[in-house]
Amino acid sequence: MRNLLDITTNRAEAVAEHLASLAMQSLIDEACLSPKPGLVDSRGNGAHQDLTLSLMTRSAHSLEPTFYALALHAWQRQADIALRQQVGKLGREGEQRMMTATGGVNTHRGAIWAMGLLVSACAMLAGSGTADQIAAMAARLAKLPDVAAPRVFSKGLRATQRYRVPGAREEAQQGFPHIIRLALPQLRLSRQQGASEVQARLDALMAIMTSLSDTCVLSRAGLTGLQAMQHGAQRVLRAGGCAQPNGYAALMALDAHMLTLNASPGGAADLLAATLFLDRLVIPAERRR
Ligand SMILES: CC(C)(COP(=O)(O)OP(=O)(O)OC[C@H]1O[C@@H](n2cnc3c(N)ncnc32)[C@H](O[C@H]2O[C@H](COP(=O)(O)OP(=O)(O)OP(=O)(O)O)[C@@H](O)[C@H]2O)[C@@H]1O)[C@@H](O)C(=O)NCCC(=O)NCCS
Ligand SMILES: Nc1ncnc2[nH]cnc12
Repeated sequence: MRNLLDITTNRAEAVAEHLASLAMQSLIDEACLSPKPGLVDSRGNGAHQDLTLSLMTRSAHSLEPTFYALALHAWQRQADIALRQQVGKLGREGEQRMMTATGGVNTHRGAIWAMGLLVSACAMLAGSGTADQIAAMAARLAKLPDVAAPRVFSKGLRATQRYRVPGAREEAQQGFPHIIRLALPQLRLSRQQGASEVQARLDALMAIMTSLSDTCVLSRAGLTGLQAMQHGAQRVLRAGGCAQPNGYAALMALDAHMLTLNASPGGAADLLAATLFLDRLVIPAERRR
């Protein structure tokens, strides 16, 4: 007869496998979703010179073991400094895996951060919990200090200081407001209003882009680029979203504008992938079209 420890271990492993697979698939779905303004999608490389869809897909596959390890280590743990350090270490190892898989190209640094925290939070809650509870748990983890983290003056840090805006760190510490308050509600509203799954996902991306201070856009195109992104996305949603002819025309106009500015909302793309992950956790496949 199997003992309780075996049963618990098996359950932790099964849930970790499930979470890692969902996280990887969500990264792939985000990368393939088209047409996305300025971003890599199934049409091409967007504003990027060094990124391709096959590189994004390879990167997503390389990260599945990282998400699995994060879920297993975080299983039914409390948010404390020891777990924060472990998650930080596994996240940095994930960044190394990504770099090895892509030959040194940064494809998913922000996604490892957001998705890694959400996968960990979900495992801390033993694979249950609503999207709000998972995001709140991820925020608790993100607020804890990681003393082992190397001091890096990253592009993101430079942009947040220069423009005095929140970046990826703050988005997580605040409980992912762009996912919980904007993207998930928009995804569900667009589905309810009859949009196709692709159109609903594009609308969710627009909802994020209406207000995110995306440090990728700021680094590449400054405040002009950020305003173009936010106002363009607002125009798409104001026109009724991507399912409406005027909304779709506004999306294509935004794509053209982002390309002329060399702007790419990589942070918004990461948050869309995390939105799809949370959506999948709480909505079974048969209820999605
Ligand atoms: C906390 C960290 C995320 C580090 O953050 P920081 O801001 O200091 O560092 P960056 O290296 O700039 O990474 C931030 C990435 O987060 C995405 N992002 C941007 N804005 C936001 C936002 N407002 N909210 C949420 N997420 C945001 C974005 O990632 C995507 O863009 C990347 C590609 O763009 P870019 O950096 O410009 O690419 P480059 O190739 O360098 O330049 P170009 O040539 O293209 O111009 C791509 O990775 C997308 O994913 C930002 O880049 C975190 O990384 C950290 O501290 N990690 C340590 C490990 C840890 O503790 N992990 C725990 C969880 S596993
Ligand atoms: N589709 C995409 N294109 C460019 N950068 C990204 N970062 C995350 N997803 C991305």
